[in-house]
This record gives sequence, C-alpha cells and structure tokens, in this order.
Amino acid sequence: MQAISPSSPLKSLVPPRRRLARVTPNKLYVHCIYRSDSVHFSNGVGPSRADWQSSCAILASKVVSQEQSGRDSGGGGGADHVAAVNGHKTSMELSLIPLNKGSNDDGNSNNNKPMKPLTITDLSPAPMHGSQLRVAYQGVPGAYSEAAAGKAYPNCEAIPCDQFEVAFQAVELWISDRAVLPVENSLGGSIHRNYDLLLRHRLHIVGEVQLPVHHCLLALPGVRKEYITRVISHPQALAQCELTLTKLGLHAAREAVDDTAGAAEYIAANNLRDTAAIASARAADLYGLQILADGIQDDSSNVTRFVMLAREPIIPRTDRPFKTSIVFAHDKGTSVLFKVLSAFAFRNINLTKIESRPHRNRPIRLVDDANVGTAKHFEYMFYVDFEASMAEVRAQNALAEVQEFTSFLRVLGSYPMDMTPWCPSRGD
Ligand SMILES: O=C(O)C(=O)C[C@]1(C(=O)O)C=C[C@@H](O)C=C1
Repeated sequence: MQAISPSSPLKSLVPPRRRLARVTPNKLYVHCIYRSDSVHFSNGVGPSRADWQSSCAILASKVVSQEQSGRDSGGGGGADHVAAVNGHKTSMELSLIPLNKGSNDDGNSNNNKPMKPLTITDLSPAPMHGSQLRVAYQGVPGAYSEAAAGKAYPNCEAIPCDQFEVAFQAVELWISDRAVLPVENSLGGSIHRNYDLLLRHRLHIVGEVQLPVHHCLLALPGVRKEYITRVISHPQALAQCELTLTKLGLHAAREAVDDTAGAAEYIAANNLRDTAAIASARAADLYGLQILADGIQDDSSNVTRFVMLAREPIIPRTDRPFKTSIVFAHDKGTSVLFKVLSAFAFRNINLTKIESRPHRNRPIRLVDDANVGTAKHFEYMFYVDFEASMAEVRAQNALAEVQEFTSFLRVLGSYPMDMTPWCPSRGD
C-alpha cells in the first residue's frame, strides 16, 4: 500500500449545503441492488411492498430460476422460496444478460447469442486514473484506518482525510474509489458518527475488515513516563486504554484529538516533552517517537471493524458468506421491533448487530391515551447487520416483510464477510 504525504490530509471538499443529502421523513428508500442510484418510493397509500418487490425483481428472477431448477431436481425449498418470486414467476423475461444483436469481429452474425454474463468486476469498476485503487480514510499516515485500508486493498493508494465526512466526499467526488470507515470497536462500542454519516450519504457498503488494534504509548525520545502530564489521542483509543493508563500510574489529563497518528505527529511537530500519544508502532516510526509502553489496550483482543464504501454496490453472491446491512425506522403499531426481528428469526437468518440512533427528522412520537394523557417516545433509526446475501431468497423475503412494519428502509450494502482467521497481533 502506498500512502500519500502525511502533511496534507484532504479537508472539506464542498460547501456544506451541497455536502448533506437529507433523508426525507416518511419516505421509503429501498436500494435496488442492480442500480447505481436508489429507488425512492412514496410511503403513502398505494405502492409499498409491491414497489420494493419490483425493485428486487431482477435479482429475484435470477435467484428464483436457480431455486426452481434446484426444486425440480428434488433440491428442497419451501414457502419462502415461492413467495420470493414477487409475482414475477416468468423469471426469464427479466434476465439481466442482454442478447447481442450485432456481428462479431469476424463479421459473422451472432444474433441471439448471449453475451458474456456480467461479473462482479463489471459492476465494481476499476479506477479510471490508473491501476491503483485510491482509498480515503480519516486520519494521517500511521492511523489504524490507514492499516485497515491496506488490509482491505493491499496495493491501494491510501488518501488521508481530516474528517470522516471528507472521506465520504472524496468518494462522491471521484477523488477516491473507496472509503474505509471504522464502525465499531470491541472495547469502545459503536462509532455513532459514522452510522449517522452512512445514512446522510448515498454510498454503498462493499466490504468489511476487522483489524486487531494494538496501542502504544508514545513520547519524544528521552522523555520518561514521570514527565507526562497529558495523554492525547482519538477518543476511541483513549477509551480503549482507560484502565491501563491508570495502572501505569499515569495521572495525566486525557485530551481527545482527531486521530491516533495525528496525536503522534502533533507531539513531534511541537516538540512536546510533557505529552504522550496513544497510537500505533508505525506512527512512532513515522514521527520519530519512542514507545514508552507497548500493548496498552485494556484487552489484548481489541479489534475494530471497518466497512468499505463505494459509489456503486457490488453484486451480492451466494458462493461465500455475505453480510447485509440495513437501516430502518419503524412505522406505527405495536411490537414493531419484535415483528421486524422475527422476520429474520423465522428464516434462520442470524443478526450480528443492532444499533439505534435518534431519528433526527422526527425525534418524538406522541402516543395518546385518554386515561393517562400523552406519552412521548423517542423515535429511532435502527441499523441491523444480518448474515445473508441479498442474492438469497430468504433475505429478500425477510426484507419484504420488514418493509411492512417500517416507514423507511434502506439496504446499506450486501458484502462479503471478513473471514480472515482471528489472531490478535500488532495492529499496525
Ligand atoms: O485514529 C485512528 O487511528 C483511527 O483510525 C480511528 C479509530 C476509530 O475511530 O476507532 C480506529 C481504530 C481504533 O479503534 C481507534 C481509532
């Protein structure tokens, strides 16, 4: 992986008004896997389930034809599979593979010969500016996000950005091909800011990586622990090392900065002899700091999960384990969350994560009760990750059912799960 200059992370790229893609309340957004844009349906009277179904029809038709042949040959299947047809039982009419009406290079007519089927690479286009994939991340070189970019795309050009939002913009404005974004850590929990940004922007999750995070306490050469009055780092890193810092006998003030490596760079640039940074060993190398303490995370199996974002979704597959991430807001009614979750449980779809965030556009729901007055509930956006590919009929049916109980539903992405063996190690 090649990193670009430490001193110049990308800064905000467009005026704020253009930056924000607002989510309209009470609208149903469902992402159609085969399109670059999102399908946008009104959630008023009329189209609801049927709309979502037709947006998935192309996908369903392919899967159903496979399912059908499996069943015909005694391959099993059930009610779930049949329902997935979404009224498009004649699946072939929706085939994605166009017929080539022209001639081939020899001048021979090849009418009605199917062209080569589309592959993942067709829909996940290679960069236009050369062979190297450009991957935006928040922070400066030496940040864990840069390491995650390298794990996800080993030969990429990593592009530092000063904020998470800038990493999104870098992809949207074609400065970068992908963004890598931390979403949760085993000690610190969810990175809420990024959940909110996933909703505000229209990028697609195309992959995930889990990165063991191994923190070091860094200071200028010659500085001893006793001189340290301040420890600076990313808030997540400070939280991940809270207990160990105390155990080390450091009674220093904690101060949050934008990223771990940026903290190291700041100490070096300002020759701060009373300040230490929590960052990676690679950051120590890059900025000429010494390691005062190694492996200071409160748990040795500290791990951060990152997602990769792109302008286009990838085609979901069934030949390897996939995960799908969705976000929804529930509709009126009782036991809605229970009903939504059971749509997955009934189909044996494992949920790996559920997260709720305030519904910014509609923060409060009023529930009138003649006897006791008006109850005010908070409204939420629910983010759910589940272990299935959107190419699976059971996943399509689960979402069709979820849609009945939700006022808003969007598929953030269906992507291969990170299946690399788990080995807590130096995460730098
Ligand atoms: O500051 C960095 O080095 C980052 O890449 C950010 C970040 C985060 O946001 O969680 C990434 C991984 C670690 O959990 C700590 C910090």
